[in-house]
Amino acid sequence: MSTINTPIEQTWSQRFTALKESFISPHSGDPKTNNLTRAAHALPDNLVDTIANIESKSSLARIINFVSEGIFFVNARGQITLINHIAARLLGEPKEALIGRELTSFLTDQYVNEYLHMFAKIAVDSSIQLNHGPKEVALQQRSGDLLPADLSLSSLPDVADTDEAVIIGVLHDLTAHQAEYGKLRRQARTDYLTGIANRHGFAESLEASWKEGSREGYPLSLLMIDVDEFKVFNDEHGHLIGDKCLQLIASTIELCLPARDCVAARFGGEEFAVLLPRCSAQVVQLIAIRIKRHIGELKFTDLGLPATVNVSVSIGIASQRDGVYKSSDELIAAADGALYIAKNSGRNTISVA
Ligand SMILES: Nc1nc2c(ncn2[C@@H]2O[C@H](COP(=O)(O)OP(=O)(O)OP(=O)(O)O)[C@@H](O)[C@H]2O)c(=O)[nH]1
Repeated sequence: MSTINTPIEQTWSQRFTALKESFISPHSGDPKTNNLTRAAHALPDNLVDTIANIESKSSLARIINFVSEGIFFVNARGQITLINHIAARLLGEPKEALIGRELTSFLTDQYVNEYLHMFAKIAVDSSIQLNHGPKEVALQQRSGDLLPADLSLSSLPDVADTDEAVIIGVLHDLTAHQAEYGKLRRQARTDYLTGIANRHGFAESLEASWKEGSREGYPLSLLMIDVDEFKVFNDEHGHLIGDKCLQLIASTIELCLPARDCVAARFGGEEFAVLLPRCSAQVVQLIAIRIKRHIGELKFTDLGLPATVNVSVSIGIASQRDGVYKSSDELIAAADGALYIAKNSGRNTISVA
């Protein structure tokens, strides 16, 4: 053996000696172990560090494979030095293929610069203590799939026998979380009874259309639709049949919409709202006439009611043109005012603001 000089080399040497001792155990009759023993004796001195490094890495690799999150190590250049099978699965390639690869090559463009900058700083100054994230990122897999994940990176300053920074990374798959979030978001925008947008969903769509319409200068119209004498309908046929009636009215309104960017919503109780972007005032009136007619023609015989039972609606229309309304709230108020006039004109009628 050559002379051991530095504390780091002593550490490697001690580990290697312990490794050798375990190979030379007199109790071992295992031919595989004896082969290892012979191999250990035959190793040249300059491989001591390499072997110790491999040995310590392989125990670490075993440990991180027990962890149920994606775990990996990167050096100061952001290259992967060790990775568990969960992180490898999230990056979409076998573990072996990932060693030496740059973490940033798995990030989508919007995140690359931030992480490149971070690694560049650490490469210059290894005393920097990194404690970054968890941050939501999109992982770009080789298959082209994008995977949402939380990524955390933290420096491990004193645990490794090296001057170079060692950074541990944790990846947490957000796919299920995002699917659940999307479902909750849809639920929050949807009316439970009718399945069309609720008031919250309508407000979001109206705000988006208002901004876009103001920017691009296209017309934007609103219909406020209220079922006439619905209290009487409920009183005569019961609340459950009333619910079914509201469902039929909602689907009838939806069927009358001319384009995908039109939105029908239940504004509250027996009141509905319709958002009609890019439609001329003439088209909007034709749509209102069609909605009123189709609702008036609804039959409830499937619900056990006589064919003579029907419902009617009153409709108020307001359209944004030449900047006459200063906000979407003013547009709603105008459509509401027109609806009020329609009601006061005897119901089953349409009024334009
Ligand atoms: N079945 C059912 N009824 C509802 C629901 N929401 C509101 N209503 C009923 O809708 C009725 C609304 O009554 P009013 O506000 O007096 O209006 P209206 O009877 O339709 O009379 P006008 O609007 O003046 O024509 C009430 O009886 C409410 O109970 C619902 O989700 N299901």
